[in-house]
Amino acid sequence: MKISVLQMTSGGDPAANLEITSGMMRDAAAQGAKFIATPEVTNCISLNRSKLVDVLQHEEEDLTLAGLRAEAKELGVWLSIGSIGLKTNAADGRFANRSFLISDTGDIVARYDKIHMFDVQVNDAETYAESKGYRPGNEAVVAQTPFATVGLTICYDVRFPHLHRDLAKAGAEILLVPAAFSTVTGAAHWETLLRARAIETGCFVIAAAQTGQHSPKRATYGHSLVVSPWGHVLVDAGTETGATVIDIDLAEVAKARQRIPALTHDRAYEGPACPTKPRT
Ligand SMILES: O=C(O)CNC(=O)[C@H](CS)NC(=O)CCC(=O)C(=O)O
Repeated sequence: MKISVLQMTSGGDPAANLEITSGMMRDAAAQGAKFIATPEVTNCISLNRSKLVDVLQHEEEDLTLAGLRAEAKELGVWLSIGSIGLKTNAADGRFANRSFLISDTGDIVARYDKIHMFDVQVNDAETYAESKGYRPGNEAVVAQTPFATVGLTICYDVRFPHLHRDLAKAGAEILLVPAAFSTVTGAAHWETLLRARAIETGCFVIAAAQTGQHSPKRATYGHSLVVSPWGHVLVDAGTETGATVIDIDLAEVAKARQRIPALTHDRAYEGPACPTKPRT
């Protein structure tokens, strides 16, 4: 089955980002892709909160969601919208960083709100405080497609192996890891984290990424990857924008798990408390 990861440099204007995303979807579909994945915050990357208040919309009115649903239907492809920044009705005014799985008829099959917030000082010059702007979700999500069961995650979630293990145990054969990784942590950790999640779970990992310079102060790592359940990097999109199409064989999931059945080898043990579920 042919799938595609779209790599983009989203800016602060959702309408412009939508046009670029739609064009890449048409390109991917023309190359035969039946499942297309977009990165985290496909609709808008802006460090400026007051700007986000101006441009982000509620899910019901969101132009990116409506436009990409229409595009998926038109092209007859399944679509993972890695995430869209959305307004919510939360009293604290925080946004949602929400991923959507869209069917080839344009219907919303699943939603997932990013659980783990990137509240991290990357180095002296670069600090992120995602939870100031975004309200974390607290529900893990797997969803059914005609070709595979998929587990939804977003970016920083990739550093929490228990979430991926839970998704795989719940039936996921594909883990979606849309991202906007920082350039510093991307170079140090990105590929290793994705390969580890694939190997541990025996899942394909499909990771569409933001890339390049979004604004004077914001850059992302790129390197959208598709990793096989055995841990091979099947494709690395480098740092350019565009659609990368690759054929994957979902039978590899069962083969990898047969060779290394670690997913079914858990043993109970006693000892220091080991949180396996998100803590507040
Ligand atoms: O704020 C936005 O515009 C969109 N959201 C993001 O870019 C998020 C939160 S700042 N980025 C990450 O999670 C990077 C994780 C990462 O780089 C790591 O785990 O090392």
